[in-house]
Amino acid sequence: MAITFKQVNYEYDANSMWRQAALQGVDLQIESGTLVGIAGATGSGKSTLLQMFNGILKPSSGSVQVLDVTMVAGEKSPKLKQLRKRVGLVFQFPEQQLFEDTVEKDLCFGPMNFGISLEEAKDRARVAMERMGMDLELLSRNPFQLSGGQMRKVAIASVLAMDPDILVLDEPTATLDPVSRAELIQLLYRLCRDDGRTVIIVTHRMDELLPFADQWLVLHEGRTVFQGTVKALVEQADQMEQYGVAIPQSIRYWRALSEEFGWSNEEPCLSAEAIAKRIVREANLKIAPGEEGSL
Ligand SMILES: Nc1ncnc2c1ncn2[C@@H]1O[C@H](COP(=O)(O)OP(=O)(O)OP(=O)(O)O)[C@@H](O)[C@H]1O
Repeated sequence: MAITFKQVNYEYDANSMWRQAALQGVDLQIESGTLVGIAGATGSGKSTLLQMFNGILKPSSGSVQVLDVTMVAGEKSPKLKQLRKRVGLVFQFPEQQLFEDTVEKDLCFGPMNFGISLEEAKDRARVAMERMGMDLELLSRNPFQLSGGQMRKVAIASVLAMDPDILVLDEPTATLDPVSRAELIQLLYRLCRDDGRTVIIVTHRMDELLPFADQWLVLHEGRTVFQGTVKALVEQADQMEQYGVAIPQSIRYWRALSEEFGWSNEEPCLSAEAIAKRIVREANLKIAPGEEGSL
């Protein structure tokens, strides 16, 4: 298991009159090499949860195990430097993460901080840029003169340059245009499927991640109110609205169709293309061999 939470509570300002419970009795398990979506209304505890994945925040009670590190409330904190190398966090606003005057320096900063030579750090910077589908010419540019989408990708590349086992992203597609959003989700999917990394994405746009996520977590008022596969999420979709999470359009389409055609036991098709193909199959249209892909 990449991550296991047992009965985790977290309170901000725990010792003051402004104490604020942000996570309450959270139990969760995330398997290595999976892509996980985290949803929940604003203030439900998503960002707090993310910050526990690499020990920025430690549990007020309960235990958090991430890779081979276990943090138990009330016990001496384990060494977190290695964990921070293996768990890369990408914040919602990339400008919070970039600070050097060239992209290359920003990408080299993390690896060199962990003792890697300048030469190897530059190699890693190039590989990470290529992995994000970015032009290597951007390496010499000032990151603050890039577009929002480019900055977002550079922020992700700066974390990738550390070669993390777990990549955690807080609303990575916020503020991007629809084409860039779809492209970024594909890139993140490949980082999971091709590289075997665990990729955890907080999103308010469940639709765009539904066809790719292996598992979903839904938070409500600091508690995990759902953890399971997309199929289970589809079955329990009606409950999501009471947690302030709108039922994604693709789930609505799929549920309407499966009700109509009695597909309730099937694995849901949740991209527009997959739904269209399933309808065509149902309608028993004759498709010439080799032409399925053009649908
Ligand atoms: N630094 C802080 N100090 C005190 N309370 C905080 C702090 N950060 C968050 N909180 C509180 O903790 C709770 C959970 O906040 P959190 O930011 O984790 O939610 P979220 O689901 O990420 O919200 P959003 O979708 O708006 O980013 C909220 O009640 C919030 O007001």
